[in-house]
Amino acid sequence: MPLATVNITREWNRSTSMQGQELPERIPTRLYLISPAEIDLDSFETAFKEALEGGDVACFQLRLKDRPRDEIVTAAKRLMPLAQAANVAFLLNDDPQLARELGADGVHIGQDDMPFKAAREIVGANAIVGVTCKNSKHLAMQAAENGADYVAFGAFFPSTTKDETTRADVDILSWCSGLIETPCVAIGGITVENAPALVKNGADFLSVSAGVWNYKAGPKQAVRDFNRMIDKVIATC
Ligand SMILES: Cc1ncc(COP(=O)(O)OP(=O)(O)O)c(N)n1
Ligand SMILES: Cc1ncsc1CCOP(=O)(O)O
Ligand SMILES: [Mg+2]
Repeated sequence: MPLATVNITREWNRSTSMQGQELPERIPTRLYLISPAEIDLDSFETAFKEALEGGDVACFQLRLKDRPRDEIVTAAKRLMPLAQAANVAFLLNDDPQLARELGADGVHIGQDDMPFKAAREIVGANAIVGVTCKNSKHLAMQAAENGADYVAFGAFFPSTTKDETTRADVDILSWCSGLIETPCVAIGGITVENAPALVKNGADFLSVSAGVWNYKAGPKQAVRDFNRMIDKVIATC
């Protein structure tokens, strides 16, 4: 099955100021949803459909942790068509080989997973490969030089989804967006309420799990409210 190609890129629109200097216009931050670590597939499918109806979503990552392979495969076969029909990139967490076998759009790998070059070899040049960089500029530079499609920083806030996290500061987002072309993803405890600082500091993507699936008004309203917040913040940048 061909890997659907959904670009995760940061292309700066250039507009020329009166003085003839180039002023980059900020491309709006986009949502990158992550599944809960464990799901009831029928009820999560409903929530996933609602989230997709709520507005713009760039990417979804299936992140079933320590679950049997057949459960991951069944979930992917149910959710991937929904994502790709909505032009949402479908990524698998941790497992490049399974991502390729499923025809996913890409894979996310952390520092304790398969090394980047081996993952890229498996999924190929057209797939999305994202890399966990925690709060490390070194890891981000290394991943960017290796050709990662995005670098992920976090956790920026306490997470109810992942226990062991390394806290990151928003400064790393402004450092990254000012220095390297590789898109940067912010992750960890992100909500509509605490996300403005991440958008202001240059996050290209907000990677969110509980902030959408546990949102008081439901996942559809969560996606709507995240996008309204992004539009409001970007308008002031
Ligand atoms: C977008 C994104 N960023 C970071 C992670 C964390 O990956 P990792 O460090 O490998 O930890 P696990 O998610 O595997 O527990 C991620 N999955 N996605
Ligand atoms: C996978 C991952 N990596 C750092 S925090 C996190 C969990 C993100 O979920 P939430 O948005 O619910 O904190
Ligand atoms: Mg991992």
